[in-house]
Amino acid sequence: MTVPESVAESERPASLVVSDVHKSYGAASVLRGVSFALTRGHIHALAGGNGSGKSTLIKVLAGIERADGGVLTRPGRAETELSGFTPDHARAAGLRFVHQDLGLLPDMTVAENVAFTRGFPRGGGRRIAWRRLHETTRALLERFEVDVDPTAVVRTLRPADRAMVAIARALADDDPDQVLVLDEPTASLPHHEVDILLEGLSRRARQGQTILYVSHRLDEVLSSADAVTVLRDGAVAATRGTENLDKLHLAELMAGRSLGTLYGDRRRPASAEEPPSDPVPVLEARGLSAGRIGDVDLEVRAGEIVGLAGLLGSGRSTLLRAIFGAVRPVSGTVKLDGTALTAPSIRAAMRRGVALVPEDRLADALFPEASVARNITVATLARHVRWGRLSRSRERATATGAIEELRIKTAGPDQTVTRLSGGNQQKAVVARWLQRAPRLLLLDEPTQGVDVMTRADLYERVRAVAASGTAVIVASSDVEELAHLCDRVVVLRVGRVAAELSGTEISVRKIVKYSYADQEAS
Ligand SMILES: Nc1ncnc2c1ncn2[C@@H]1O[C@H](COP(=O)(O)OP(=O)(O)OP(=O)(O)O)[C@@H](O)[C@H]1O
Repeated sequence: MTVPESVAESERPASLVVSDVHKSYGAASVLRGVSFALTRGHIHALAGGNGSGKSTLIKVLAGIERADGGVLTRPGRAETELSGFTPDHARAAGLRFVHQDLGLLPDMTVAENVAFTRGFPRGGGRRIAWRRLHETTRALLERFEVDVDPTAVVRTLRPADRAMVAIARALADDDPDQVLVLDEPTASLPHHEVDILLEGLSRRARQGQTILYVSHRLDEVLSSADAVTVLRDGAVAATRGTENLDKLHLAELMAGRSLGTLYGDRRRPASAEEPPSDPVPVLEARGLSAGRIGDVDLEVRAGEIVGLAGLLGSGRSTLLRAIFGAVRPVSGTVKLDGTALTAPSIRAAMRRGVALVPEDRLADALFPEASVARNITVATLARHVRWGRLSRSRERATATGAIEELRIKTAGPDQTVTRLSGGNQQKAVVARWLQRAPRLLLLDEPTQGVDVMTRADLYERVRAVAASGTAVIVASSDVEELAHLCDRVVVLRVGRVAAELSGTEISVRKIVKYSYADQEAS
């Protein structure tokens, strides 16, 4: 086996070599001669901007998408042409995949989840041998140092443990030389859970496990991976060891240009010191209780960007949904521009100029059959009507502007939106509401899955919308994002306001501290 010199990042033996992968969809060339090598016992990250080809490459390696060309080589095994690669070939090559959704059945026990892929042990009369199943599952979990009871229901586990159960299950068979492929395993994990999972992965790697790991989180790539391959426009832009790489440099490799800073200009300079002077807040919530939130007071004025911070389960999304009328409050009032919403409902909120970009945008907000342009303009169609008819050229012009502003990677405004990569679909939905500049804009995790280079563009647009008089609330698990974007940050803990920081008080350290502990206790 020959390892191309440019792709070998270590003196250690290669565990897997991928050479010259090509893939096109019609005229669009999505993978253009991608080659890289994984080193045994190393964590190797795959990074790249939205639409750079990461998911397509992973799908090719899983045998789900057929490549047009390319070869996969593993020591001691037959070389395989990727153009004929199937899921069975991937399995025979020792590749084991854990996707972002983990593929676990949440209402089943850990042992049952393991048995669903490995088979249920049978005793006399073909009855399931539960005790044996629990014993083998316990042994498997111990081997992976996962401190979880086999009879625990998956839904009750902490997120990092759920991910480790999925990983243990993926690696449960006896193939001694597996390569674990993880597709954004930390995307939906809160901060502290990410650390636990990454520590688990590092432990596995020290024991000799080879890991390929796709991530948008550059901090994680730098802290846990040994090497990173950066894809740009379907080609390898660089493969580097991580020891001498910093976040900005990595982002610049992804962007292929100098970025200067990762977050754009910090908050609007004057706003931190001078709160907007409008006497009546756009939003005034008093004593709001709904679902997991209790007795929340929140005011947001025109032009303000207020962040909602807090751990998973702290009530951030519930609060946004309660303001939007999607969750009925059990008590409290919501006033918009000084007038109470008497019968809260989504319709009533929308009529008063409230817009919500939900967390699960792709399920809740995308029009999958429609074009990129229509997905961007659907909330502002009236603006594109001329002489009583929808002007397609106007619609296309608006969409083209948004595509350029947010660097949405698409063949053009007429492309079907589902042909875009996940991150670019998200940008299209966010662009829709930024076009509209509503009275009150509620953004739930606006940059999840969006690459680090486009974030600065998105922040700039949010700032511009706020500057035009919109009140903005941003719920985010990315505390750096909140610290850079917001005029004020409200930290929720177990459904209640634990702290409120404004202007120069806002810092990553404080947001994290108050997310965990009482303001008084600190
Ligand atoms: N079925 C398809 N038809 C046409 N183009 C497609 C299709 N599927 C993907 N593409 C294109 O392939 C390119 C790579 O997409 P891919 O999903 O691999 O990117 P990615 O790096 O995973 O992006 P993200 O970070 O946004 O998830 C994109 O430009 C996308 O538009």
